[in-house]
Amino acid sequence: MCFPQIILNAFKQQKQVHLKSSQADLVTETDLRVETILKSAIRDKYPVHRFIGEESVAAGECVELTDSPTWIIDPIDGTANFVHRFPFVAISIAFTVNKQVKAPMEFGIVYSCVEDKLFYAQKGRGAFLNGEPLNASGQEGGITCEPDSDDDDEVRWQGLSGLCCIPDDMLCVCFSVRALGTAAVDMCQVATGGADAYYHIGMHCWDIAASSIIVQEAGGVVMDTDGSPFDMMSRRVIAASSTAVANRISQVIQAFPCRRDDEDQCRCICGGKGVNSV
Ligand SMILES: O=P([O-])([O-])O[C@@H]1[C@H](O)[C@H](O)[C@@H](O)[C@H](O)[C@H]1O
Ligand SMILES: [Mg+2]
Ligand SMILES: [Mg+2]
Repeated sequence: MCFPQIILNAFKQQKQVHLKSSQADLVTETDLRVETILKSAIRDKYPVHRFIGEESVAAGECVELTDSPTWIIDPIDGTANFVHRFPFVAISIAFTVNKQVKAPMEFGIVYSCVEDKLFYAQKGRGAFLNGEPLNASGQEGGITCEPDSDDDDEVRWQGLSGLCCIPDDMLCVCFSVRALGTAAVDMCQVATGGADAYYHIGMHCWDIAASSIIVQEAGGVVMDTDGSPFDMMSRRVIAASSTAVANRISQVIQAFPCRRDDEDQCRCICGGKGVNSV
């Protein structure tokens, strides 16, 4: 059975849910299974390639980007959606070489499983959704963003308040806010022109690496929330339909500190904080 079908079949069924760093940071047997299948299929073809996979990192692997070709994998982006059967769950895969942390990397793929939408982009070759070219809107108005599932309550609260109480200053660039519960798919909305911007502090490189290429190749812009160049390890991102929109958002965002993904990240949280059936 192919791995999107594994996700779709499991979507409707009861799941054993393990907590990782917090009540909002979840993993299921399907996350683990999909990551294992993906890694072993890639390893069969490319034995020397390296991986940064969300669930392998949770099990203790380091987030270490070297010059070697590296696959950055989120086997299910939107695990909380998956657990609650909210129909936005995606597989996110990015490929980078030579320690490239800035977009565009080599290529990125985001497959939104329930919607059956395949977003993909390759460096210098444009971005596509189910074969049709993608174009960012070039406008300002609709924003997607996410409250965070970080282990730090302060970070989570900052993200939530950012979502619920858009600061007055932000109203000049925003008339509506959406959150789909998957950073990868939220960000791809900027590539489709369905949203004009996305911002997030506290997510991880596997959540946004693939969609950062897709946004750029669709003519959009990615940058750090402080206005500096995008760095997928910084855990801060603005994706926008134009540089002007990205700059305006970076000026009003309340930034807060986040430990980088590649800093001291060999952390085993296997065993987690508990298990539930949902
Ligand atoms: O854990 P996961 O479901 O792969 O990914 C999460 C989703 O992208 C969510 O939208 C975002 O708010 C979190 O920061 C991510 O951790
Ligand atoms: Mg994710
Ligand atoms: Mg995930």
